[in-house]
Amino acid sequence: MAAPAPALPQEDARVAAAALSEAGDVIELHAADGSATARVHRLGATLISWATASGEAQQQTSIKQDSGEAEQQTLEAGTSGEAQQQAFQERLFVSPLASYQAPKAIRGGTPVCFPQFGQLGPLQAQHGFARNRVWEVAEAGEDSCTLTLAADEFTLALWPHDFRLEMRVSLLPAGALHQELRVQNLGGQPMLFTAALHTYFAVSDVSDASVVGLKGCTYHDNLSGARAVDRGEAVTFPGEVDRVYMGAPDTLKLSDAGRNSVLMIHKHGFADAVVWNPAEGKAAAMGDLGAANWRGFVCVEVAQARSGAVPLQPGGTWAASQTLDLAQGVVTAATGAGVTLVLRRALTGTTMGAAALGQPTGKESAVSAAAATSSTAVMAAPVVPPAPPPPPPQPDQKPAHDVVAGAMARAASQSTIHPLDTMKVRMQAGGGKAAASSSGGAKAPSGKAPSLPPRPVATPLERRLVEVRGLYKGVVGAATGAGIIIGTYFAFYSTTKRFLKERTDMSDASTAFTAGAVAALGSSVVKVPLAVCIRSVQAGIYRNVFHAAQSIVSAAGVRGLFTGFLPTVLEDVPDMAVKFAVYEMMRGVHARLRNGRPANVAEDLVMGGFAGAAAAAATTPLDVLKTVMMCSASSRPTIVTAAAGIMKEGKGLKPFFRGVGPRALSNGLNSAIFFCFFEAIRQVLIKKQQEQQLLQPAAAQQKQQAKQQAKQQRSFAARLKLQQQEQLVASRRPQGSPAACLSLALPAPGWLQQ
Ligand SMILES: O=P(O)(O)OC[C@H]1O[C@@H](O)[C@H](O)[C@@H](O)[C@@H]1O
Repeated sequence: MAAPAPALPQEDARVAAAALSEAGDVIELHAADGSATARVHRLGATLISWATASGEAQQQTSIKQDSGEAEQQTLEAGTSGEAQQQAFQERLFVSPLASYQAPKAIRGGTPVCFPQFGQLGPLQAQHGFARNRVWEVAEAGEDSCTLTLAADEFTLALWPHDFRLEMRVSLLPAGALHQELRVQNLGGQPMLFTAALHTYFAVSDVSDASVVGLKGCTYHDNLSGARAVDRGEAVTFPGEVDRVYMGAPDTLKLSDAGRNSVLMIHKHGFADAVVWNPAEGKAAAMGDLGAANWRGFVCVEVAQARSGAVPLQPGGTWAASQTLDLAQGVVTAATGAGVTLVLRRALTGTTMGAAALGQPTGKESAVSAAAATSSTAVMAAPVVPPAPPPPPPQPDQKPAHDVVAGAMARAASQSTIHPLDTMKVRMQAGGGKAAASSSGGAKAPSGKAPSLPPRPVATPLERRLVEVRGLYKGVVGAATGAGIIIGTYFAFYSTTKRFLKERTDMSDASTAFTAGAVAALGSSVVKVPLAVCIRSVQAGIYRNVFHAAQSIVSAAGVRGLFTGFLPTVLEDVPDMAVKFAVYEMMRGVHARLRNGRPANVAEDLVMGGFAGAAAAAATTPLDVLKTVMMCSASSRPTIVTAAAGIMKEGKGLKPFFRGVGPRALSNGLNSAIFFCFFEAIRQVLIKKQQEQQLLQPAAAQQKQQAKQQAKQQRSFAARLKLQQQEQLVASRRPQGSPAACLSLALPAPGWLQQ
């Protein structure tokens, strides 16, 4: 019994456009283990879709093999079409404006460039003609197909060679994909060609994408015409990029910080790699791309281009291929009596009970097997088996990321909302001053008048300026303090969260709630003394935080700095627990609704703002108590005396909600801005970490390959020279078409000499 075919993703314009094309033009493939789907269009043998099962929904897929029969069960995602659809993520980009009608090539997917790449050949047509021709379907199976293109009148008029091209596309286990291009020379003449698989990879945003593995490699810059050695750790896309890397390593990584994914590109037999994105200007000028779509892709093309054309003897075959593979999850295979269990673990997913992490994976062997098929190439460069994928980048691996991102984000958000915060503190401290007068009220040590008497002001404008400046009073101390406090908070939060994730089966929201509470408790040891000083400065009692600390300690001892510890803890524990639980819960809902797409700035603002405002409103009474206590720290009031003081006002519970408006607004804003900064900074740090992780294996591999490539290039040059001599001899003989004789008798063109 064949594995049930998962539904293909339907969201793309490409599907609608492809459906409009002639019936039978699109071949659909389904991986036997349900891990991927693909579509191949006959126009240019272009792979127009490769969608892989995404982590969380596909966390457990068991493939039961029983006497040759395969039965697939998706345990977590359910079996509804909708769930299946959502579980797949498209990896290729096809422009919504793409045409699917020959002779136009499809703008996207993986068109085949042959018999020349770019202008590296005798043809006028950029990238040759293979991408503009409709190929024949030689074989179409469940998870693989073969398309062919043969010379005909049209091609012979452009290029006087009898050839046969074969493109085989296969879906491998664990979502990997293999594409092999085979070229046969059926004519009596040697032929020279350049070629490429021009893959458009879908990325969340081009600014989040980087190609790793090309450091130290020489490239030809198509924009300037110059050659240079790439010294960068990764190729990024700040603007237009168009480079041909000669003798590129056989494994490259395309990292997408937005999707949190790393795609492995293993090439076999292709010497070069091309990296291209047109940026807005050029994209706008391309009718089938348009100004709006260039951010959604990055082209990484495996190519035989500037390293030298391939010389192919009559009767000879050349083959080269690429294997695309995701390094996003950990795939572990355990083989037992007729049962293969594949456990896929998403980046942030929970640990699967039976997963024996670190064992050889089915995925590796599948990739190696695919690579091995390429070694049948007659004149292909030696095949280097792809390196096993590096361990997946773990965003939670470094709590330091959260600490740094949290501290920076909080400092930024605190400075933004500081004036509102000052207003709130003044409302609460002012009201409480009268009320709490029995316990000292808001005053300086020893009941002295505030040390900063208001300066007399002359004009209304000056008065207004002084007021505004007053609202920013203590902003530097507050921002720094807030940064330190939240940094400490995140040190506790991340460590607790990681501990809970590793040791328990708690849901994300419960984990966030518990970790939030533990972190609030732990960080209050740093937070309370800082808050005592900062709030007193905001209330106008002291000049700055140092002055506050010194005065409070000399008046009430170190314990004075811990005034309000209890209400702080009482307030913060529920506040932080609620805030983080609400935030994580909203992110979970967002991820489900948006099919895993990362939240944009506006969505982060809304989610962060809502979480902050809800938590703030619920905990305002404790905040009122805390402010009253902290602003009379020198007389060391207790929570009871502070509450009694407020009750003495005779207004019932109303004073306990003093400042609820500015507080909800200020905390909501603070939280919104904070989570925005936090997510952005964390993404940058994770991206850096991913690049670091990826570079380690790449560097070692690159060294080993450098030798091989030098050797390969020398042999290419020798073969090319021999080929040119043979062609010269052949051109003197009156055979072949007149065009062929003429072209071979002319001096070798520039592209051939490179
Ligand atoms: O527009 P075309 O012919 O599909 O080419 C797209 C790009 O393809 C890349 O391979 C080339 O390096 C670029 O120079 C070129 O612009």
